[in-house]
Amino acid sequence: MNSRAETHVIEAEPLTASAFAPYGDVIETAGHEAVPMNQGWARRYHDLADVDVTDQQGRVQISLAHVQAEESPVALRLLERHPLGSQIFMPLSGHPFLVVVAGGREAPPRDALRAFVGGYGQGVNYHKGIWHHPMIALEADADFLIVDRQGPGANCEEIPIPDGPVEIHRAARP
Ligand SMILES: NC(=O)N[C@@H](O)C(=O)O
Ligand code: NI
Repeated sequence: MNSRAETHVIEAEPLTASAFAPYGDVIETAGHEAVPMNQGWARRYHDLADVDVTDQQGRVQISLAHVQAEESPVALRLLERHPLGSQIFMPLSGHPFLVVVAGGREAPPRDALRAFVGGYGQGVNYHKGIWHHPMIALEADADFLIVDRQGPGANCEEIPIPDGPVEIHRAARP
């Protein structure tokens, strides 16, 4: 009798706006019209993410995080969500990163988890209440800009990985 649940393996998918739409926004220039600014010396890509942080007198907070790199396959540790606000992770380096998410209000079954590999120039905005794994840097330690909520109330719920161990595999790059 195998008393330990088998490891559930998830293949990471490329991060695209359409695939990630049920969980949040992808911050990137692809697919967006640029508008000229600064007398034509720059181009601006407007309004790329829904920053939703004002519930219960919340306000936006800007942070930086240094995240240690992890090797694939990545063993997941926990899930968390922020019921009072959205959360942006925008890499400040060019290295890939891994986001793991699940929809739904209750603790998701582990086969509802999805993993996405973000590339150069991409970031993510988790919508309010979306289950996610803490940010995972791939290939090299990386710095991220974080835009999320500061304010009263409990805004971080954590749960163990449901139903047993989960590993994220990153397909070999083409
Ligand atoms: N706690 C924190 O700032 N980060 C987490 O919420 C995370 O999603 O990595
Ligand atoms: Ni978070």
